[in-house]
Amino acid sequence: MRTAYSVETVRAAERELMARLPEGALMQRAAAGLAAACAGRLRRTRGGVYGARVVLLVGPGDNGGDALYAGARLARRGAAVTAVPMDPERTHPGGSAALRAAGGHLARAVPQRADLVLDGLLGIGGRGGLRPAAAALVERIPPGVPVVAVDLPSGVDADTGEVAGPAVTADVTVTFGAYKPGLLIDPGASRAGAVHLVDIGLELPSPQVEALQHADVAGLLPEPTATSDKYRRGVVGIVAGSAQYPGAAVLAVAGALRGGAGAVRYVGPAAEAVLARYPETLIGPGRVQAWVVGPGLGEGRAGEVAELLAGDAAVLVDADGLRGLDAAALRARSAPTLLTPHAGEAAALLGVSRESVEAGRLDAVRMLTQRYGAAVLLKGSTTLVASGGAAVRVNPTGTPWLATAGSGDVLSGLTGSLLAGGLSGADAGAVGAYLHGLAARRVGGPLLAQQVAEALPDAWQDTRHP
Ligand SMILES: NC(=O)C1=CN([C@@H]2O[C@H](COP(=O)(O)OP(=O)(O)OC[C@H]3O[C@@H](n4cnc5c(N)ncnc54)[C@H](OP(=O)(O)O)[C@@H]3O)[C@@H](O)[C@H]2O)[C@@H](O)CC1
Ligand SMILES: [K+]
Repeated sequence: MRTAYSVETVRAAERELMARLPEGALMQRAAAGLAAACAGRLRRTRGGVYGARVVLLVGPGDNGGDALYAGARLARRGAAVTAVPMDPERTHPGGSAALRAAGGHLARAVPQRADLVLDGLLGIGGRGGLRPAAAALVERIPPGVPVVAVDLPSGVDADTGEVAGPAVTADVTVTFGAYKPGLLIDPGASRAGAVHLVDIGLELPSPQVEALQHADVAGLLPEPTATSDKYRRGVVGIVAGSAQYPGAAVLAVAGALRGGAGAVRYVGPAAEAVLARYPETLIGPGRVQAWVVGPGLGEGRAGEVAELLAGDAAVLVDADGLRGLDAAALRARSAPTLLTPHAGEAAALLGVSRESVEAGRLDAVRMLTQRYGAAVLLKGSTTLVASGGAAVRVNPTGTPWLATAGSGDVLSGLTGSLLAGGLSGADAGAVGAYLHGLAARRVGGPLLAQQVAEALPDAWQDTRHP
């Protein structure tokens, strides 16, 4: 499990540790880890540190201090290091002195010839969009030169991943003590590049955000045993498709058949299309452990959604099923409920604009789970899963190719199948998104939703081999 902590949590752990250590010790740990990561990068790109031209963008706080001390370490190994302060009057004094003593120097303009740029403008102390002095330096980063962000890319909100205005786009982010949520959630995540964690000895309580990894998923997947028959493995019911959208039913069934349930039942007007493709499907009403309702339903079917929500099986509500949901009816349920909106559907459920959901995905998913009293999977460039007050799960396996017609239908079928297998709403959502992303990565390039469904069994097996 990869875990991420809010700024408040990191600051508290930092205070507690600092009280037990000599002054400056934590910054030295951070700088040592940062310099080692930069040296590793320079070794790979140009064979070594000696003679490398390294530019430091230095902000007024400790983030700048980290960059300066790391720069001093690189200068002692023969790099030509130039630091460009954002505000020459407010630059970490100890760090500047260390850099000068190691042979580095300070400049006012960003040199355009460089082998590596360190972004030490702002770390966890950054607030709101970059001020003009910081934005001007970011604009002057020479194109094509690798950028290492110190703790997090400047301009990215550490707690939420929000980006207001200009921000650094890094190749590598060297982060200290703990991952920050903004490094795992878009738009911040796509600014961070490869994230490298330096352990500085912080002791941390439970996380605010977490990301499953192969072993976690393998541990949650329902596996049949010698004694399980198809009914014990769970039956998932799919209420999807319409005369206008029969394909959604076929794709939801395609996902459901690969989610480990013992049987898939289909209820709706697209039975012929479903059977033609998947003769193993049961047709018509009957007992299930979990329902998936919504993909391709079209208009005027809210009654079917309400009826399933009034029952005692687990329910996953997706797409058209999400229209006009009754929060009170959802809150009254005792069986697991999972909502799987994309940003537009989430915006409608919250009564806000789509843009505000896209910009603040973490807040949006937390508000949805609170308002509707259900687990919520918010689809998008980084899919998030929230349930009650538990840590929000970020899916690490997505690919931009998944933004394709029908891919959400496969996801809802797959995830419903996991619900039928006995997973909680949050676990089914996180595991479903993980396998779906992994399957899409296996397919690669421009993909069809159908191919994602077909790659699911291999993705399932992949999680057993970390
Ligand atoms: N936590 C740990 O365990 C450890 C943390 N360490 C390091 O400390 C870093 C945190 O340092 P920090 O607290 O000094 O804050 P930092 O990020 O340098 O920025 C604050 C400065 O930026 C300014 N400023 C704010 N917003 C701005 C904006 N939008 N645009 C422009 N300016 C803006 C703000 O100005 P002010 O608001 O005061 O006018 C203030 O001067 C952390 O990320 C990590 O690198 C490690 O050394 C050791 C272990
Ligand atoms: K930074």
